[in-house]
Amino acid sequence: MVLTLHQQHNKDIAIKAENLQFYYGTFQALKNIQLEIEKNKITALIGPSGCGKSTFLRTINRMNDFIPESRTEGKIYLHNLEITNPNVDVVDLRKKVGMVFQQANPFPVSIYDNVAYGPRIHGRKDKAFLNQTVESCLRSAALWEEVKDDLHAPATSLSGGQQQRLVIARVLAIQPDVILMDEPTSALDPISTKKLESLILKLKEKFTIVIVTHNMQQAARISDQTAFFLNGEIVEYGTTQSIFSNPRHEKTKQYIMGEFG
Ligand SMILES: Nc1ncnc2c1ncn2[C@@H]1O[C@H](COP(=O)(O)OP(=O)(O)OP(=O)(O)O)[C@@H](O)[C@H]1O
Repeated sequence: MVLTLHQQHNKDIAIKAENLQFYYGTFQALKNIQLEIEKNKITALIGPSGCGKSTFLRTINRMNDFIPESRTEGKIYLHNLEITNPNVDVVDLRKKVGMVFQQANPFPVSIYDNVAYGPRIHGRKDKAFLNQTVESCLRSAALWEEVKDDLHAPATSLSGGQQQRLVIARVLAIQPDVILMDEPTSALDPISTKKLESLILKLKEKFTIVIVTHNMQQAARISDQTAFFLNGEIVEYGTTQSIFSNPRHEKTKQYIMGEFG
């Protein structure tokens, strides 16, 4: 039985997947996903390579729409909005659901222009507003102190860990509700990873975070809920504490013990 947070009516649910299926052509990558993700929590998606974690993440901001011959069935809700509905404005959706990838992908412009990019394309041009947004987002991304004297330096001159925090600042500037993170620390050294983890923990005060990770210690350290994916299905979902200390399924236990993956 899949444990969802369904029964806990007192919880504030940010994202809800209902009988979600996803196909790449004839290949079914997601099978009957039922999941409720709580607001202002960190939810970790774990599971072996190819089990559908990234595919699921990309259904939340409709990034899979770009994949030819792919098909989604079932529903996902962001709060009360059914985002799988074809009439949903995806540009608007992607303002509410920001995404951070494995490889930091700053634009090849300055630090300042990276963060100001989102507000500018949404029509904000006034300098005072942009200055204030750039500073507050860089502060929230724990990067301000390191870059405040050189905001016009190219973003690509930053270290990998700084670039990842810059990308987070860029996401924050569009004022999302949800931040999706696909293995955001897998290209980082241990010190940068630690900094990013502290940042993610702080961000949950304001945002709902869904993170794909292959690092079991990381999932255990930072997440509140964990979903274990296998072959396109969720085998087990619950509090991170229960998944790691008392998994109910043999497969979950074997996976977190490193017996396959
Ligand atoms: N664009 C695509 N076209 C066809 N099949 C795809 C495509 N992207 C992913 N798949 C397949 O869908 C399945 C799920 O892939 P997905 O990337 O979601 O897994 P994952 O759990 O995130 O893996 P990893 O941990 O290696 O990133 C895999 O079998 C993969 O080969």
